[in-house]
Amino acid sequence: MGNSESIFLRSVNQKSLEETRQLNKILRLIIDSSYDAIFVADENAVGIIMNEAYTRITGVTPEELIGKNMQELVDQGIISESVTLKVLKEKRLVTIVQNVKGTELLVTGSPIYDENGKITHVVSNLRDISDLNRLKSELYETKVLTKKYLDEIEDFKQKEGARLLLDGVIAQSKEMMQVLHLAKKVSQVDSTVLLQGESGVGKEIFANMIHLNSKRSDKPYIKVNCAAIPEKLLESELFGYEKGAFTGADRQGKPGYFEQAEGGTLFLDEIGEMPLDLQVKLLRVLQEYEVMRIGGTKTIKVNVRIISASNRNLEELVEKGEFRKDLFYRLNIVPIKIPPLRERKADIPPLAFYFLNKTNEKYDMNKHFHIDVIHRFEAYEWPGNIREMENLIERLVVTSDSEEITVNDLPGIFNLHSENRIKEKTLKELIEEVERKAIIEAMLEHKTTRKAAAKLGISQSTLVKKMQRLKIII
Ligand SMILES: Nc1ncnc2c1ncn2[C@@H]1O[C@H](COP(=O)(O)OP(=O)(O)OP(=O)(O)O)[C@@H](O)[C@H]1O
Repeated sequence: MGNSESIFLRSVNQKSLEETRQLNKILRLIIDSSYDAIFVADENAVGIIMNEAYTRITGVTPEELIGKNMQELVDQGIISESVTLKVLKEKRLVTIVQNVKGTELLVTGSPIYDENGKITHVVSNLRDISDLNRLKSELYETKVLTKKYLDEIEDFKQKEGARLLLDGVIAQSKEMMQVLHLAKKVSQVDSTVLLQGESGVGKEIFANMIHLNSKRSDKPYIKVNCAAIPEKLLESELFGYEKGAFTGADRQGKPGYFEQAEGGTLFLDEIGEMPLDLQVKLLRVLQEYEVMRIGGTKTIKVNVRIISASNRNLEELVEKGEFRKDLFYRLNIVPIKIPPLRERKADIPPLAFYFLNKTNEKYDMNKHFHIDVIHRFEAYEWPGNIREMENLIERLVVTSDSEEITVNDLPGIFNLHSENRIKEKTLKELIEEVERKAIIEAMLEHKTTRKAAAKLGISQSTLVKKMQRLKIII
């Protein structure tokens, strides 16, 4: 009987031991699976438990912490101050911002009491706030820029007529702020302006802005696309003709664009396409501000402000002899270069959301982007610039099957691995492009700068600096 009783007792003890072991294991798993760092010290401020997240976030190993008194760690400079010591001293829950090996952490220490009200342990919960701080400073920077941008745009919209045309001009990057600023300045004077930039960057929008904000805004604004009008016709369209000047001519004769724009602005788009012999005639007009209609005998004085634009590099055309140097200098009194979209990445998200809203409204839809789509947009080169983005977004909104537009809806060229025009780039551009792609991929996969930096084999601060330089916001 006694024997069977002791067997019974032993089995009960073994069972509770097994249960305790299981419970311990589960507790350990719970602590280790926490995304935030957890650290437990005893009543003497000696470290007894820490989880994996603690090492991941701070780089401090169990050897450095377990069995060590927190005062020792403060003295060694491993931690800036100890929440455990504060909790033990103040006998209450304490939250501090702690610096552990250079990482800023938000730490909350909670006391655990025994039945006599004595503290037996302090449990600390640590959260990495360097990302939060980076986001905060980026948000601040963006807010400042947005305010500046809004002010500039508001200034531009002062005139009633401008309001309609300029609603929906998106500019958030520093690069575009500078262009806006320059455009605003030149709109106040009559100087001849040459807008240069790749196709679809917004040259026409800037020409509109300059006219609408000038003293000439209530006078005619004539736009001429030099590439779209046949060579022969271009001359008569620009300078006009007298009656009977050529067969097919209007019987009454016709004033040209220069005369029609009297008092206002003439916008000569795609000026690089103008034939050389017409360039000579244009130069003559610009020297004297006098035109002579085709078939005419007398000159007519004109008061016109000239804005021209080209998506071809006019300096190169001059070197190749395809564009007259003297005309180039005449037109290039105030040069405004509009950077391509890939050089002002900060404009990509606001432009994308602007076009999304615009298309949703147009088709009475309610599509939205998965955030990765925006990241892919930021990594893409946009050879067709804003026009390409506008067209793509309209296509995506109209053709995507579900409410959410995802990376799977994007054309293959948006694949982060696609090679883009290697031959056309400098080594610096190529390196930056590879860096950008690697960083975006690492950030998309690992979510935090700490993990992404580890994956990329660089320090977190180097990664953050690179992200700032490359204007990557994830
Ligand atoms: N900052 C902007 N905000 C919103 N839309 C823009 C912006 N810049 C350009 N767009 C839009 O992108 C398209 C192309 O712009 P625009 O025609 O001004 O470019 P461009 O440089 O004159 O092109 P091209 O050289 O081919 O004539 C237009 O539909 C325009 O409304």
